[in-house]
Amino acid sequence: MKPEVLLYKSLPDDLRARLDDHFTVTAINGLTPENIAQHADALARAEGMIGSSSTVDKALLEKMPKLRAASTVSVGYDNFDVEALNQRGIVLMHTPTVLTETVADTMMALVLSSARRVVEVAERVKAGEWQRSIGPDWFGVDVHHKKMGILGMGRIGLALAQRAHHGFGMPILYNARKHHEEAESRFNAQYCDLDTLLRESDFLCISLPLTEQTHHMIGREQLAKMKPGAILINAGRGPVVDEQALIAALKDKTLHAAGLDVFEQEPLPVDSELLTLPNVVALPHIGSATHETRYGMARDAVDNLIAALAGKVEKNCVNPQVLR
Ligand SMILES: NC(=O)C1=CN([C@@H]2O[C@H](COP(=O)(O)OP(=O)(O)OC[C@H]3O[C@@H](n4cnc5c(N)ncnc54)[C@H](OP(=O)(O)O)[C@@H]3O)[C@@H](O)[C@H]2O)C=CC1
Ligand SMILES: O=CC(=O)O
Repeated sequence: MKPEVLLYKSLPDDLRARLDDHFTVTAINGLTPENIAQHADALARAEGMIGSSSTVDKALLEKMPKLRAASTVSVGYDNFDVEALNQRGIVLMHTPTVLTETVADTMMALVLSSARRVVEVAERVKAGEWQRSIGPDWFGVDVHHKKMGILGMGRIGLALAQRAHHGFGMPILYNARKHHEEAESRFNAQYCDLDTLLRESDFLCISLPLTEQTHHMIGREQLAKMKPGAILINAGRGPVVDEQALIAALKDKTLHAAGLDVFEQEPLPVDSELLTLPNVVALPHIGSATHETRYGMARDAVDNLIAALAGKVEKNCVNPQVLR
């Protein structure tokens, strides 16, 4: 008998067929309070689950007594209660690496569009405001050769450093929990403490995961320490930055601009004050959202679940200690 699996995200047809070859699949439209109740039997039978974004907490796990493996179509896993998974010996799989370069491209797009005001001036052209040669009120600020500060020098931070160093001649500063020899040798990146990073960076680029330690790591006090004229880019997770403090810093021009792919609440509420600020570029969490990369993530997530339920995990495991 094939193991039962709960699928709560749509997959490309070929990947869905691959999943069906290995498992008896119950597909549901996201994990919401309504369909959790509606599909209680499928949850109770599931040995595996695959999807993204939804919260997987203790309460949900209690409804899934047979669960052995969870596979998320993302690298971030802050929506999972990993401790609860560990206690039950449930393997958590994710999709690092396949999306790294695409997310770094998105971060560079945010750097360029917020510095050069790409979205704002393009909208002015569409509104018919380009009536004569433009003046300084349309100008942006340079990106090349400015100092890039990277907060979180992991896979994505490293790929961003490569673009900034080789493509734009930017000196790189960074902060992480440990030194990263590869960033230092390949991109001449300089490790520094958070205060130095804040004080010296022209662009503060955040590629941190959301954890208890990183929640609101950038708040009012940290924003006040930033270099005058600096631009903040966040593509890690929204709650790493205190959004109310960010709005205040953008309004009083402590910060020159912000480029944001992630928010404290997603989707960003339409009445968010961020959307009223001309110096904000707001994207709908598109870090990895290209056809190629989203396909690769879904493929890896399917393969991860197949490996996990077969007891053949070799990579992409968040909590390998439960395998021992
Ligand atoms: N916007 C989007 O669409 C996407 C967003 N993301 C987000 O980006 C995050 C990073 O991804 P990725 O680069 O692959 O992950 P990695 O695990 O490779 O890198 C994370 C980095 O954050 C650092 N870090 C973690 N905690 C702290 C802390 N308390 N203080 C300082 N540094 C810390 C790590 O430090 P150290 O190296 O010292 O351990 C590491 O350098 C994901 O977790 C996800 O939240 C990812 C993909 C797409
Ligand atoms: O935010 C996206 C991810 O893969 O994590």
